[in-house]
Amino acid sequence: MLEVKRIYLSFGGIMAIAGVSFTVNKGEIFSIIGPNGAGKTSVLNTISGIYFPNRGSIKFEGEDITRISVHKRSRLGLVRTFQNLELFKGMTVLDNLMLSRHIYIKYGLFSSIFYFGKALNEEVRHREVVEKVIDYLNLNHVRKKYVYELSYGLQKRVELARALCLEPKLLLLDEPMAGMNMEETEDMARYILDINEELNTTIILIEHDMNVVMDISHRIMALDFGEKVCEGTPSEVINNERVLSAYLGEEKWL
Ligand SMILES: Nc1ncnc2c1ncn2[C@@H]1O[C@H](COP(=O)(O)OP(=O)(O)OP(=O)(O)O)[C@@H](O)[C@H]1O
Repeated sequence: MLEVKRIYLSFGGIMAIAGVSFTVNKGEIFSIIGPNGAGKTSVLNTISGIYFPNRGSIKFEGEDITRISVHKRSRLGLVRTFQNLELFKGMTVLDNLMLSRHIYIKYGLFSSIFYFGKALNEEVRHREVVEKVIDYLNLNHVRKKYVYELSYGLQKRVELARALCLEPKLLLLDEPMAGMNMEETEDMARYILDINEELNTTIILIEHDMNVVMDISHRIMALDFGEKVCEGTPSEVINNERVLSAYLGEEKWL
């Protein structure tokens, strides 16, 4: 589904990604691990289109997407969540989700002003999708609440809902459990598994909670200093010498 070939990305003198290649298969939960500053978010940012790599290529379902916009990638079904929530906190949950659908609105200004025909049908469809997502992620009790009123764990779930409303084929999750307590973490892990298994959504996950990563990933890639250290099943990666020594050493991967 995704083919990343020898990508490089630098910021001034800092090489954030140094020749990383990997593929993600349809239906997988593929996790990226590594210490702080290893380049995980940078890799996610090149896949979602926030940054274009200096060199290398990225293909999604066979199509070269290396230099196309975030907006176009979303339309292809490639959607991400953010480590620091990208929600409008002064708006309700429902309004945030409806707004996230705006990229799918294809009708023009004229028809939207007069609000008939195609525009009306599309609005109905947006509403249907949003309602399904609200049900799926059990957000009904907070649909009319302002985002700032919600606990951090619930805000993270709304962020996940925002991404789901774009009906992703490939969902990129940037630290979905960050800042959560144990119960919230378990809930989020369950939702991620359900989205993967029931909605057939392929997932790329960045997460610092190694228990979760080991539990739910089909394959894992480990990065350090912008380079790939290893890639494989959870047991292959956890038994890799370089990963192991990093764990036993400074615990910097935890
Ligand atoms: N916008 C930027 N401007 C300058 N340097 C950046 C930028 N984004 C990332 N970097 C640098 O690139 C390197 C990789 O950062 P990145 O955020 O991708 O790592 P990470 O593995 O996601 O780290 P963390 O686990 O802390 O989120 C770091 O040295 C970081 O300081």
